[in-house]
Amino acid sequence: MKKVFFIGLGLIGGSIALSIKKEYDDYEMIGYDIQDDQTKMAKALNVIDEVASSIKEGAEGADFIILSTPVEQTICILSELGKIKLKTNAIITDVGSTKKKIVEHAKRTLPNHVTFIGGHPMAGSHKSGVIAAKAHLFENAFYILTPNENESEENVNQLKALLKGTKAQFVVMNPEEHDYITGIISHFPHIIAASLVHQAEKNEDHFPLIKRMAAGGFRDITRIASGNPIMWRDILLHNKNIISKLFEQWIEEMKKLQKMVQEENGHEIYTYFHQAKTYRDGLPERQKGAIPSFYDLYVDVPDYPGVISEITGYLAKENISITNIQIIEAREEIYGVLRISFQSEHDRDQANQCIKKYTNYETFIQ
Ligand SMILES: NC(=O)c1ccc[n+]([C@@H]2O[C@H](COP(=O)([O-])OP(=O)(O)OC[C@H]3O[C@@H](n4cnc5c(N)ncnc54)[C@H](O)[C@@H]3O)[C@@H](O)[C@H]2O)c1
Ligand SMILES: O=C(O)C(=O)C[C@]1(C(=O)O)C=C[C@@H](O)C=C1
Repeated sequence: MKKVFFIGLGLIGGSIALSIKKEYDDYEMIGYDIQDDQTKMAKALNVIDEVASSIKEGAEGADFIILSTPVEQTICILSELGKIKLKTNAIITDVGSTKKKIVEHAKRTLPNHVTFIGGHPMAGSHKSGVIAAKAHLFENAFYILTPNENESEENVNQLKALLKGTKAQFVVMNPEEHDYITGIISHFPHIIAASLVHQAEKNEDHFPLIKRMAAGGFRDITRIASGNPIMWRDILLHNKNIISKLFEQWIEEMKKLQKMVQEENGHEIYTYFHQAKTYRDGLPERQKGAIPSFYDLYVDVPDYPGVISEITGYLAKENISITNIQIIEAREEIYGVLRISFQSEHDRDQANQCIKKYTNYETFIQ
């Protein structure tokens, strides 16, 4: 029986554990977390089979070790693993959002009789903790692997086989390329999201209604500002050099935009937004790829208690399952808009017909 040891039982570690358990019900899943409540919750939710009282206890004899902690903690844990008697040919991986520093540290600290392959599932959430973990979190997402250049294909394939239950698409790249790409599409956007929230907060004294009036656009672009501050602190510190370059690019971009607006250059402003729309609309949102493929239906509902259970009741009646439901525009005194997400276009279309059948609520497909 294969023994898999998870260090860090949060959103990502828990989701990977659930996907492995779904694929291999005979694997022994051991977990360790510095937060006892996370460990207890992981055991209670059957995310893991057994709890290790220490990293040493869990790591000795493990065939696979998955580090699912904030990236600076991953560095510390690699140092600790380097001092432990690990099973020959054990495969160790991490899930960190940065790769270069982690891969380099693993090379320096781990013994030659084990294999380290950097990993990074390119999906997640602004939520944290094992309570938010889902087995299908990574479905259709890219899962980046950064094996050393001389790593055997057999070891890479063994890790891919272990992670098969994630249903992600594996992509092998070098750590430097990974850190640049993720710097652009993940790390820097998180900086912008947080800065927009700070901008709103700074202006609240003059405009107290700011918080209540924050609607779909602001909420959408700042969702990721609700991410885990420890995680994002570590990511920025690990990817400092690339993020510093992106800051320079961003400052130049903002100066260019500021000039357009100050000069009231309508043509350039229009072109700027038009080109952005074209690029954004071209993202592979509906196929397999970086953004999990889910399908949204928007329902304009009256804002009264029980309207959500009314809608979900109709969908349940017709056995239509949903993956997520959110109120995205709670407009004062008038109506709210439900955004209901589905795993497939078929489910969404079925739901659309169902809601039209039982209600007169207006529905929209974006
Ligand atoms: N959240 C995302 O969307 C996302 C996506 C892909 C990758 N990641 C990466 O995954 C990693 C984990 O992120 P998460 O979202 O699961 O965070 P999380 O906060 O949900 O879980 C992290 C867990 O690690 C535990 N932990 C911290 N230090 C530890 C230590 N020294 N020993 C044992 N456990 C320790 C914490 O108690 C926590 O339970 C991070 O490196 C992050 O960059 C996150
Ligand atoms: O979906 C989110 O909220 C995320 O922030 C996930 C997200 C990202 O898209 O930036 C965050 C960090 C990861 O390393 C990978 C994915």
